[in-house]
Amino acid sequence: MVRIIMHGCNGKMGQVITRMAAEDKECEIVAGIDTCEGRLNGYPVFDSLQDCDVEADVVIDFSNAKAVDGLLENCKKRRLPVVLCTTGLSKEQIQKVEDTAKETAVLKSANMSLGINLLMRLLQDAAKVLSPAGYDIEIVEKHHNKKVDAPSGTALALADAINETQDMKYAYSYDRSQERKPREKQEIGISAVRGGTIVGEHEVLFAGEDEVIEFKHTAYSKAVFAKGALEAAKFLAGKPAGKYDMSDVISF
Ligand SMILES: NC(=O)C1=CN([C@@H]2O[C@H](COP(=O)(O)OP(=O)(O)OC[C@H]3O[C@@H](n4cnc5c(N)ncnc54)[C@H](O)[C@@H]3O)[C@@H](O)[C@H]2O)C=CC1
Ligand SMILES: O=C(O)C1=N[C@H](C(=O)O)C[C@H](O)C1
Repeated sequence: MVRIIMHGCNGKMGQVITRMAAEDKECEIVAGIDTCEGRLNGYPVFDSLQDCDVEADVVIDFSNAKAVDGLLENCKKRRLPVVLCTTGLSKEQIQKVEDTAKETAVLKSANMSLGINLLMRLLQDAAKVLSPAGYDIEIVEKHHNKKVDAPSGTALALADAINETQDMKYAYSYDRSQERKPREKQEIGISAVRGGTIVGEHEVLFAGEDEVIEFKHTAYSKAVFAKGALEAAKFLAGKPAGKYDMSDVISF
């Protein structure tokens, strides 16, 4: 039985994972961490990981970028593996992830769904053909009106996956409103839409002369992310220090 600490347990993702973990015979949430109260979770909830004295095998994190520094410091100190799903991290925080991974196992992924992780591979294949042929690449992502970071971590990860196949030649363009010139060849445009309860949509366009190839992923419920997070936690428990991602968990 894998013992999990749910960091951000009272948030939207924390609550979906709490429900799904209760039905899962291979894992158990033994404690939660959240700064806001008001949920009946069936496990003890602490204000911070530092205050939590419950023994566990792994932490799942869906919280807030501001909470990630303290989380990483504590996981490093306790050699506690962590599945890091929070998006909107700064460059400094991404460096902190690298440092933490020298001391404990860290699996960082902006999107825990099978579909997006498969899409990353498909995009790399497409980019190898379409980028040298001069196709313009644009990404459009849509999310609910409560999301605080833009563009989404997934949109950036999709752009990075493409860019890795092209020696990182693309710069990312988030806003053309101040420009009066045609788009650059070596850029990936990334646009963010926010509204209502959209769970998560990512569309990638390769636009060429007289043809457009479109790839699209739509998440219809947060359960696709929760399922991936629980699989990742089971995978990461007991693993040696190092940096992991969803490609280590999913076998295509
Ligand atoms: N990697 C993935 O597949 C996915 C990532 N996300 C990301 O996960 C994060 C959380 O998403 P939601 O659950 O929708 O947000 P949410 O706002 O509903 O939940 C976040 C929770 O974290 C808590 N929190 C804030 N500061 C904290 C602290 N210092 N310590 C502990 N808990 C703290 C909040 O009180 C809240 O309950 C976001 O960054 C989002 O982009 C969301 C869905 C999928
Ligand atoms: O905030 C969300 O909801 C989501 N965030 C992640 C991201 O920023 O990519 C993943 C998913 O799309 C939902």
